[in-house]
Amino acid sequence: CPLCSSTQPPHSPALSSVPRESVAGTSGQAAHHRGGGSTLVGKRGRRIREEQRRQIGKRSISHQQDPLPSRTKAKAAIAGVMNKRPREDEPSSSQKRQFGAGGGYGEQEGYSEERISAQRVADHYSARSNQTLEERENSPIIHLKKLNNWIKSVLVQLYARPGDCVLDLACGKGGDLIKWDKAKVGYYVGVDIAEGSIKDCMTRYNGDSDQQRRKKFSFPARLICADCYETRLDEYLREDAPFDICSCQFAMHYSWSTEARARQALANISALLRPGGTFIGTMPDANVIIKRLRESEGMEFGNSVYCITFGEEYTEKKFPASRPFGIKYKFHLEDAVDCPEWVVPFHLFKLLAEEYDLELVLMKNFHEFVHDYVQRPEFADLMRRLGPLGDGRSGQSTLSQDEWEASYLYLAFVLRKRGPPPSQRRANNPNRGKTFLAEEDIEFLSI
Ligand SMILES: C[S@@+](CC[C@H](N)C(=O)[O-])C[C@H]1O[C@@H](n2cnc3c(N)ncnc32)[C@H](O)[C@@H]1O
Repeated sequence: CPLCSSTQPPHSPALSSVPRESVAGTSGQAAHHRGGGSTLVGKRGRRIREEQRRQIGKRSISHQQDPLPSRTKAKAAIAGVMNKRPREDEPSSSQKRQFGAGGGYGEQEGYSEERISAQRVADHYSARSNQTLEERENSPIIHLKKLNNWIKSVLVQLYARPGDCVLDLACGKGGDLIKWDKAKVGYYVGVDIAEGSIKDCMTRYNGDSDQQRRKKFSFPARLICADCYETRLDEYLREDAPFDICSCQFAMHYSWSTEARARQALANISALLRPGGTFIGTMPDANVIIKRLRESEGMEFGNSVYCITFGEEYTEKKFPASRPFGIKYKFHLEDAVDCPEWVVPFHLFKLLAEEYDLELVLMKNFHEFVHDYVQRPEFADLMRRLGPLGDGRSGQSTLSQDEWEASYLYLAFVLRKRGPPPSQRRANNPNRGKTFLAEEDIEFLSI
């Protein structure tokens, strides 16, 4: 993942210190926006992709079902705003100006603005090639990437159990495969919208990526290229379900462009998790983002490693509770991200999740998360080995103030699927997944 460094942790002897102060304001100059590279952009790109999918047509299915559940509980609590069917095709003209026409997607007729944005996100991530070890170590946000990895590792260690079936939504390049392996999970299904990333994930799983040179993973796997927030994964993965744990790291916010997408995401997760199963994730902290926006003079804020820009439709910096979806901003993180993202008001995420029988267990901003879990000896030791805070030796580089501020933009959450866990674990199906994946094994789901 561009936000995380997924190398094997080097061993480092001592933990220097955990920054404790919360961020009092932004510092430094806003970073320059890099032009995000993209592959297969526009009509020609779409034709090529569609052709590729036709060739693998046997494995493709098409889904257009209504993601809204029949149940309506908790809807009143969400002040009625989530009762309405979402508007699929009504982007504001200023949104179009900022992210559509300028990005070269405005001419894709017949595609909703949300679909175009999702493709733009996919193209952005697909275009990011795997970095070499040296490139990664030279990244201006290397310590932030390592901190992100530590946070994900803690979540996996806290909630995964040996033998678990894992559903990794928006798995990216498979940056968490090693974490799942260390947790001794029994089966892994990774899904991502970005074809380039899922292929890199396959390479990493097979153990042939040059930076990896490690033993093969002990669990069988299956990889799927699909939009997790549009596709009925519950139907497609019916035979693999139920999963014990679902993970969606640094990606849930890409579902929040419309209510329908947010609901489809949660419907998939809920339907695929077993009762008592766990959903772990990380995503931007809307409270921090909106606070920072209001503190800034213009529509942009950031520091030397990140920059967030809101469009002119939000000049008043007001975000009515009646429109909690589709609040788009442009996120630039040096050497990592350059694409549209969506604000996820966490209290609404929690309420919507409850409609899908997913109950909140934990939510912590990354600063609080680090502060709380680094107190535990096993995680302090992991922090030393992963090295985000340096190794305690003087002269060693460590997380910069700007990286620490950028980490304040995120939160970690844990939800649990309601219901008593089954008394017995389901027997492992030896036919599930493969222990070596060829490109033909990657499954493509069209919408
Ligand atoms: C910041 S990366 C995180 C990757 C991975 N979860 C990790 O932590 O290493 C965000 C990922 O979300 C994926 N993504 C974004 N929108 C998606 C969607 N609608 N369906 C599936 N994957 C999506 C991107 O392709 C990208 O791989």
